[in-house]
Amino acid sequence: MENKYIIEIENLSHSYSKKIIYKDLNLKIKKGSIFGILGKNGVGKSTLINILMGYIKPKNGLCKIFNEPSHNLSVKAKKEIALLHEGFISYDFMSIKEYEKFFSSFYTNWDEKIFYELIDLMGFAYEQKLSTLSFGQKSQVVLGSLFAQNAKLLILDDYSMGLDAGYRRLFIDYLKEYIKEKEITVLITSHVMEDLVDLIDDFIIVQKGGEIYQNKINNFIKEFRCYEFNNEKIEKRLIHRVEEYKNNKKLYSFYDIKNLKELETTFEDKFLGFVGKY
Ligand SMILES: Nc1ncnc2c1ncn2[C@@H]1O[C@H](COP(=O)(O)OP(=O)(O)OP(=O)(O)O)[C@@H](O)[C@H]1O
Repeated sequence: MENKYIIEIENLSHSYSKKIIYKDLNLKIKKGSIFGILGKNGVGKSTLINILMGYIKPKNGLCKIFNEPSHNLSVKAKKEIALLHEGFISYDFMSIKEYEKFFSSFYTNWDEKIFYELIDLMGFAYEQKLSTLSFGQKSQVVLGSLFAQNAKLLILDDYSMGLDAGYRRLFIDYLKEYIKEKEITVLITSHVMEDLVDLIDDFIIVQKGGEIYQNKINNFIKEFRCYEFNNEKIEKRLIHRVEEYKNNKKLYSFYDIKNLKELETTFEDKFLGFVGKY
């Protein structure tokens, strides 16, 4: 029977010397899903991607992509993964055209139309050297090359780095259309919550010390509420977090608390209410 999961993580534990990053994480990501890995700076999102790609050996546990162990992915499997890594290497000495040609040679399903579609949207000349592009513009060229790979798994680790609001929007809009047309699974990390709201289906929030929260985004938005709080007597088990700022208190909870006034919140408010701002 065909495996419906593209990524399987079993009993994963990892730490850097005494700092625990993951403890006994079990996670399965379904084919076709758009999955978010969320969390504050430094909790371990990139570490998880590095483990999945086989770049870091975890202290314990097993990760599989396309049914193959991460630490031993076949060339065929690697070709089906398009990875945007934080701090990608750019090929400054190449022109856009040379860059496209160079990368096309590695990927069997490469579609140059897709690459140039994005380049055209940005209005770059194909002969322009990457060294003459700004960091954000270079990021767009790299993102174009990821789409052109026509991979089965797209991993985007902090795609928004260096992109201004317009380029970010362009990228997210393009990604949404791309996903609709392809049979692709996407694993995405981002600090821009607004981009994720109508993009991802399921997500995890990674917290310090390896605590993991997992839910469907729609359920989280429905279930996790924010209330005005004036020290009313509330059962402890109903409280997720109380936040105080200049004598204003907010209470976050997964429960419907009738005697408190619910406040309107965005996904970002809820995320911050869940993890805490600082
Ligand atoms: N090779 C390493 N040796 C020691 N500590 C490391 C190493 N790599 C990462 N860390 C630490 O592990 C933690 C997780 O790092 P990681 O880069 O995975 O976080 P992240 O969630 O991706 O952060 P960000 O959102 O800032 O990109 C950080 O505290 C980092 O300093």
